[in-house]
Amino acid sequence: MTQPWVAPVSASPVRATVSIPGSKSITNRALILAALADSPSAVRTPLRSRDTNLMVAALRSLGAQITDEGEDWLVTPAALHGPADVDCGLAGTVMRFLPPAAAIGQGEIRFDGDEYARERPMGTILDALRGLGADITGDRLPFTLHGKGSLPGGEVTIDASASSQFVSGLLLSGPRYDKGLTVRHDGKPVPSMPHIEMTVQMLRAAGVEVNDSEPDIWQVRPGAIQGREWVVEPDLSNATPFLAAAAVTGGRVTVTGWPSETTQPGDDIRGILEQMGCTVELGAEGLTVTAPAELSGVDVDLHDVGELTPTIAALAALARGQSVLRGIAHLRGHETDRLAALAEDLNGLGGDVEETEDGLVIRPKPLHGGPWKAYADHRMATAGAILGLVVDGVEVDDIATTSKTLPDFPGMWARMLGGGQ
Ligand SMILES: O=C(O)C1=C[C@@H](OP(=O)(O)O)[C@@H](O)[C@H](O)C1
Ligand SMILES: C=C(OP(=O)(O)O)C(=O)O
Repeated sequence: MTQPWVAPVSASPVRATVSIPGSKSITNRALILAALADSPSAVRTPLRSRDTNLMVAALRSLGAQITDEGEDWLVTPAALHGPADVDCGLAGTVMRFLPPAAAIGQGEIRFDGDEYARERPMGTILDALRGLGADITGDRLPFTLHGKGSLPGGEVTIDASASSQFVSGLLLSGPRYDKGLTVRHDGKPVPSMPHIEMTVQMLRAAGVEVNDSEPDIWQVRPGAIQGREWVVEPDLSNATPFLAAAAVTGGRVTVTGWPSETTQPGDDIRGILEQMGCTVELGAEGLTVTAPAELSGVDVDLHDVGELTPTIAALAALARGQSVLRGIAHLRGHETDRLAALAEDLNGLGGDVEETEDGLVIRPKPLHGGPWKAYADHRMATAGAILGLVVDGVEVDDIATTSKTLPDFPGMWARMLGGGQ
């Protein structure tokens, strides 16, 4: 067992300017679209991390040519084929986006992933693919796809209330199905809707005709996906622990390159930090967050932006007054059961956190140091780092798990504490 990472305490208010690597969600969408396109593509300023490296490795093993050009990736599409073994790691975007693409491939393609990945919900998308003509053995990881070189496609009704990635995954490959694709959602509201908008916007940017005019119905016409240049925005969800560092230490942090318009749900952190009392300014240098004298608790529905929950829970535990985080029952199927993990870890440090049916109630209490379990979840690990800025002796058991989406998080955190980039 490796030594825990003792989160550094900030002796003074954090004042720093930070640059954040590219968006995981945009990078992995761009890679899928590029591999299915009618001509080569460039993916500029991509995220290079475990989740995106797994996507690159998987697409290469299926026949796509992906080469490095400096930090960028150049993708030359090819007819996808097996036999191949795909390692999904713990990446939702790999396990839900790749099978729909591999379904137009030829041959046997086996999928597996980390131990906990085998528990993440997959049945919905595998059943949908079967309904569209695919031959798949298994209902969760590991499973095997027996590719026939094409997929009839057509209409499918799914319950996407457990993850928006079921819809995004199908839509990204839908134009390459013989009849195109119509996805209807039937069930409780779909979470993380901005991520579906991201999918639709990127499909349209690649020349695909998408009809999303009716709620819960998405249609993509069959046809070519155009090769193009993708320029990846900084990952705004990954930016949130750094902005939180300003908020909890009475400091001021600027994240460079914050887009003025985006489909990334991480952009919602601006409004949430304002509700907690921060001053938030979006300008030419980026997004700057200045802390208030004291953070206020919040009552927020995070259904659309569930990814932000661990950061907001850490902020809420250090605020004045109770916070209620709602609309996030689906977080039980994320990298770990995030509601249980946050409640357990925060209560272990002396907090008062109650798990509800669809979220958390957090009542701030003085916290003390102690173990902080990451449960292989990058955002649990960064939540521990936020708390550790002001609580002495928070020991994150597995800081290396941040490499899922943020290579060298400990180095970035240390540089932030030193004020630099
Ligand atoms: O499509 C995407 O890139 C993502 C969609 C969301 O998944 P859920 O809808 O399962 O929450 C989000 O939480 C995840 O980090 C990335
Ligand atoms: C839910 C997340 O990841 P994944 O893409 O693995 O679903 C996340 O990054 O918060």
